[in-house]
Amino acid sequence: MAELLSATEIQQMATQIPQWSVEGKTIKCVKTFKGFVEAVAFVNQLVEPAEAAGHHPDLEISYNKVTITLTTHDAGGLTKNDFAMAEKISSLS
Ligand SMILES: C[C@H](O)[C@H](O)[C@H]1CNC2=NC(N)=NC(=O)C2=N1
Repeated sequence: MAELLSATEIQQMATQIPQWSVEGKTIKCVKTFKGFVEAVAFVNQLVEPAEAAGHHPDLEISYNKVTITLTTHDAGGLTKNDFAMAEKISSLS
């Protein structure tokens, strides 16, 4: 299992993913789309990388907005796996 990052490591790594904010033991990003169809299509794009990594975002769709939340449930906080997945997600669409 990946190790929890220190607060300093989290701050450093967060600078690499400007669209994301650190919220407690998670990192979050809200993406806005034209409508619901585009929002769902984006969520579908996350399936393959999440399955490949064995690391799955928590997702909320609200019409044309997708809130993506990453944390490592197994470790009880943020690990490098969350930042790797955030970078991967930011590179999509
Ligand atoms: C056994 C299985 O690989 C684990 O439960 C994985 C699955 N996907 C996961 N995804 C995320 N985001 N955090 C986890 O801790 C996690 N654990």
